[in-house]
Amino acid sequence: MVHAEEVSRSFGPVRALEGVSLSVRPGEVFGLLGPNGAGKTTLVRILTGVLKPDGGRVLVAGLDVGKDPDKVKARIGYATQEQSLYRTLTVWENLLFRARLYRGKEARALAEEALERFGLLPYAQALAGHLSGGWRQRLALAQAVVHRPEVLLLDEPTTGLDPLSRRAIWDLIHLEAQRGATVLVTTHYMDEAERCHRLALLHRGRVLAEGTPKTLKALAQERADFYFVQAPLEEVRAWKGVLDAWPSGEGVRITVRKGTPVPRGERAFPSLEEVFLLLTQGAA
Ligand SMILES: Nc1ncnc2c1ncn2[C@@H]1O[C@H](COP(=O)(O)OP(=O)(O)OP(=O)(O)O)[C@@H](O)[C@H]1O
Repeated sequence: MVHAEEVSRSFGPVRALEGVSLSVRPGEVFGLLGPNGAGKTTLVRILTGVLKPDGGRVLVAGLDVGKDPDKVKARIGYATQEQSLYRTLTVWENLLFRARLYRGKEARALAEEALERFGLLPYAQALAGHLSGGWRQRLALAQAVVHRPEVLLLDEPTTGLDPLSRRAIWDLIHLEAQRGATVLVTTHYMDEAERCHRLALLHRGRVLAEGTPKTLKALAQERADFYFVQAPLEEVRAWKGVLDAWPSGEGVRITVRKGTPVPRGERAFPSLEEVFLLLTQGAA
């Protein structure tokens, strides 16, 4: 389980997090969605214990991170944007090294099992630094979970990957949740957010909204209407009541104030991107 309560953190004048609260249950994949600089990495670093919050409390795997940072480390798996891999060690050595940190005697068996589970057997003797981006990310995930942690914290685990590699990583993330892990994953890809059981939309250090992708879309539909229209973009943008408009295929997708008439508009369901943009409008 992961539980954050009123967490705040500033860096000089920059308020990276302001009173952020959220809870993630075992078996759940929880997405922290936000643009660059929203505070995602700061929250993940606080949850791992490497960064102290200015205020608030975090519980991870039932432990107070502020009080038991070392015990917490053994019970979490952490994969960062920078990748915590040793590029000059082989795939096998990377896994064994990480497993030995937390599970002395069982380390070999766990590393072998992770090699197999993550499809890394053919690359066991390859240097981590020689793997393609997709396989390196797969190894980063494998080494984050090799010691069977209860909690998995993944900071943008698919950045820069092609769609097939991203899908493979997401399948693996869901398998970890199915085995009972509590998973918190940060992303700024809206399509990836759709793959989470629940989401928090983070914007300038605050949680703007939280819920399943479906409930967030329903929330947006209470506040605005969504349409597809065939008209020039610049013209549409000048229409009364239009909050947002962007080109989509042969026409334009628009978000309008609730109840605005849109002649010849086809009603559309909001995408998470539209939900996010709607909710961030007016959020200073
Ligand atoms: N060590 C630091 N020193 C100074 N400012 C920092 C530090 N770490 C983060 N910040 C600032 O805090 C804010 C939140 O940064 P953070 O990295 O948490 O955002 P993010 O949502 O993870 O962004 P990205 O998607 O770009 O990784 C930013 O304005 C950033 O510049």
